[in-house]
Amino acid sequence: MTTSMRDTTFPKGATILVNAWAMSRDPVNYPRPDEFLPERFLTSEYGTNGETPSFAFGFGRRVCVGRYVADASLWAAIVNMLAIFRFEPAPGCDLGPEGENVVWTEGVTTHPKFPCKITPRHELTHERLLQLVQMST
Ligand code: HEM
Repeated sequence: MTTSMRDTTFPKGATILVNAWAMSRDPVNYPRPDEFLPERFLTSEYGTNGETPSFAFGFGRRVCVGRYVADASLWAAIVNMLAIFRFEPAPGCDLGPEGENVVWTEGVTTHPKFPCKITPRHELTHERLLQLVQMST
């Protein structure tokens, strides 16, 4: 008996987990997937190629309704933080030349965990700094 996707039934309340980890490491779409190469999303020094890894927001009927808000908010927050602050490992924290000493949290989503030093990029008064941070949120 052949079974197509259309014939497939799932038990009521079944949970389907998408393997976004594997999708984000598909070497066809992302050559050298384990390397931190943000320039893979750039077309020129100041332009992005417009690609958003949409699989992070789910699929089909259950796709995230907040995806455009989320994407735009994260973009605004991250570019503003990077413009205002310098982020670096705290003194004495050795992440290794390729980041091999980085400890990652475990769970459905993961993030690197290390002591971080955050300093303003420019000489700013406390008031101006707060103003800039408020403008970015
Ligand atoms: C980076 C941020 C976000 C990520 C990664 C994300 C991811 C997702 C994913 C994967 C789903 C599908 C879950 C499933 O398959 O059942 C989902 C659903 C949903 N998301 Fe988001 N989301 C984000 C932000 C937001 C925001 C900001 C809002 C609201 C403003 C939002 C509202 C929703 C709602 C209401 C659903 C349920 C849609 C439905 O089942 O009809 N999400 N999200």
